[in-house]
Amino acid sequence: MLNHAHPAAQGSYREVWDRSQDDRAGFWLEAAEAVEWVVAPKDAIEERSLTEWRWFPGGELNMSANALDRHVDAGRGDNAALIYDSAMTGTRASISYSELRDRVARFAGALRAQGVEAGDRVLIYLPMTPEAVTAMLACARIGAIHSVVFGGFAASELAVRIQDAKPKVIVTASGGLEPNRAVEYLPLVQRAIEICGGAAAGVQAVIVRDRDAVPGSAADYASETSARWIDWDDAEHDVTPADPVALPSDHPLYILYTSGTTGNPKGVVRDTGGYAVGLSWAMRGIYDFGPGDTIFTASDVGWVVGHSFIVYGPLLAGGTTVLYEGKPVGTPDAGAFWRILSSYGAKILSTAPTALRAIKREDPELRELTKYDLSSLKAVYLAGERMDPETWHWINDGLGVPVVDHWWQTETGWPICANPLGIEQLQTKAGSTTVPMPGFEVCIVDADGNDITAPGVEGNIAIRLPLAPGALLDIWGGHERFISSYLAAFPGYYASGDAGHFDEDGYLFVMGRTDDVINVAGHRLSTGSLEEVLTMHPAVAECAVIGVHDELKGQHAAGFVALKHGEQVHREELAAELVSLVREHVGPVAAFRDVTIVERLPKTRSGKILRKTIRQIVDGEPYKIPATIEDPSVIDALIEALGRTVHAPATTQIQVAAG
Ligand SMILES: CCC(=O)SCCNC(=O)CCNC(=O)[C@H](O)C(C)(C)COP(=O)(O)OP(=O)(O)OC[C@H]1O[C@@H](n2cnc3c(N)ncnc32)[C@H](O)[C@@H]1OP(=O)(O)O
Repeated sequence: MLNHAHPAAQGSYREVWDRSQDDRAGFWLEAAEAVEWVVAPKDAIEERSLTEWRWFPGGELNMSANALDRHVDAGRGDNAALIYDSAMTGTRASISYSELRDRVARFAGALRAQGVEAGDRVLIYLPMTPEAVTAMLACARIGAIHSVVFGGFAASELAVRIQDAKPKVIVTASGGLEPNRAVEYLPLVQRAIEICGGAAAGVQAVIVRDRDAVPGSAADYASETSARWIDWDDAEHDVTPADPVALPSDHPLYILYTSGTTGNPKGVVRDTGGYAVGLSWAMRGIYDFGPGDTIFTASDVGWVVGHSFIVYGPLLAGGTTVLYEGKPVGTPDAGAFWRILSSYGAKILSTAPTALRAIKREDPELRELTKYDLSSLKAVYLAGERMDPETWHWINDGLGVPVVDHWWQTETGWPICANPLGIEQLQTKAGSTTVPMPGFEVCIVDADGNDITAPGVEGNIAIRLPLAPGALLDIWGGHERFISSYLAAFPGYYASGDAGHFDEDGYLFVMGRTDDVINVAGHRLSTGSLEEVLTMHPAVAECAVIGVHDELKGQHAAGFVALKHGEQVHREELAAELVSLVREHVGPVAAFRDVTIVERLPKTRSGKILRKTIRQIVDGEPYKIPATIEDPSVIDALIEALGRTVHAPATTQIQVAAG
């Protein structure tokens, strides 16, 4: 018997799926009943063209009211909305729905006092503290569009996002805490504003939460003229708490940047109504989650997993969400996740495979697990990267609860394929993300966009348009970019960028990317951006960055550099300088370490670098040298050079002048 009835999640998976296909509008209008509307929508979807659609036209709602006020009004104000657990500072706090609503209303008032209005952008650059959730929901309350930036990015990545989103206000903190070091955010914010041209960046105010554990405060930047730097408490002083405003269903709730193959990251635009409905359905249909339940999503609010399953999803559903500042291992040990699950009686753990591999490496026998009572845990959900079957078996056997590997993307906002435990538990197959969820008609298409879906047939994974409610509607600042990035390759479909196949039971197996995007520890990175950084080094003539297999992180980036004619370098020094450049321009999260100096890069006669061949060689896979290769001897030289690859230590010490 399932805990949480939902209008559009009744019956078997097959029945629910068929209903969503046979009567799409009826299905989603019924699902929309789980959301509180100021003006209820009469229609489910308005299809303006093949590339443009809007969910719930005419509907009006407020996300913060749905996530907070609704539950307070229903008498659940004393229930815990947010549990904050910091392994870094030892802080543990439980914040009720009433308290969180009051904090959000107050901070929304503070944003208003700084001139923020509906439609204005607010950039949030905060560590994993309750202020991040407060700031996101405060924006939603007044219709400001938030853009959360992950703390592991460098100032230049922050600058790119400021340039694109043009925020009126930045909300930040003195810094974040990583094992053995404090990451000071304020110099990064100041540098990012400078890169954007100071006052020309258009940032009017920087609101700073002063954390005792990290040096720096707004007062240190009092002489800055490009923006007002204000302490969080001062910003809230004497403000009028803001009530939620009614917003059209397609009002952008947030922009979230994600790496593409080339150029700047793409700002995925999420709507309000479609997302509220899609996520509410997912919380019930996939996670079987509702009031009284607790979820621990071990991710970061800077990623879509954090947006959907730390913040919006659990709160829309009226449950309790755990915000954890710490790592799976080392803070202090490999029992950190089990401690949290047991302390707060969590029903669900949601995390990335890398986190489990880190625990497995430290504690393969799961000895730490025996110290905790995990009787409330009902399921584990994995996303962010491919789950290797060995780790899946290890955790599945170790925990004795269903471990659901589900597939989705920043763009889709919620799972495309999953085992929908809230409807029925389907048989699990290691290596598969199970079956498509309502709204996502997944197909396999060939290079020309022909539907070749059939058991065992490998190809590009595409989703028939329109996408489910809550999936992206646009790229910030450019509908053309939305079309060229996602819709042009296979007309009538969204190109996921992943490749894979279905089996005879309709289970999807996602096998890897079809482009130059790599996934390092669940972080999506563009090899093109890393190459841009390596070529900034004055000694580097050209380079290739590829994603190679990594036992822990799934993949890591390996750099192959050819030097300018006559350059004499010390291999270790060059590697250290390149690592330093990547940390400075992309951030530590790129985890870039491996540098191989080559005489020349293997290329086709038309000049295309043979990245796939390089990757196969590095990963020890069988490879075939393409007939179009310019000079086959380059391959032998590359193999020889691999014996001299430098695995540089992470360092921030060495400064290199960019050439
Ligand atoms: C389904 C849709 C999606 O795909 S959304 C994206 C889902 N992805 C995720 O949730 C990410 C999952 N990964 C993780 O949470 C982490 O990688 C885990 C597994 C916890 C491991 O963390 P960690 O040990 O720090 O390794 P890492 O590779 O992430 O970090 C590399 C270097 O970056 C640093 N870093 C990390 N986070 C921050 C941060 N917030 N602020 C500043 N720095 C950060 C780390 O300290 C590490 O630095 P260093 O190289 O050791 O000096």
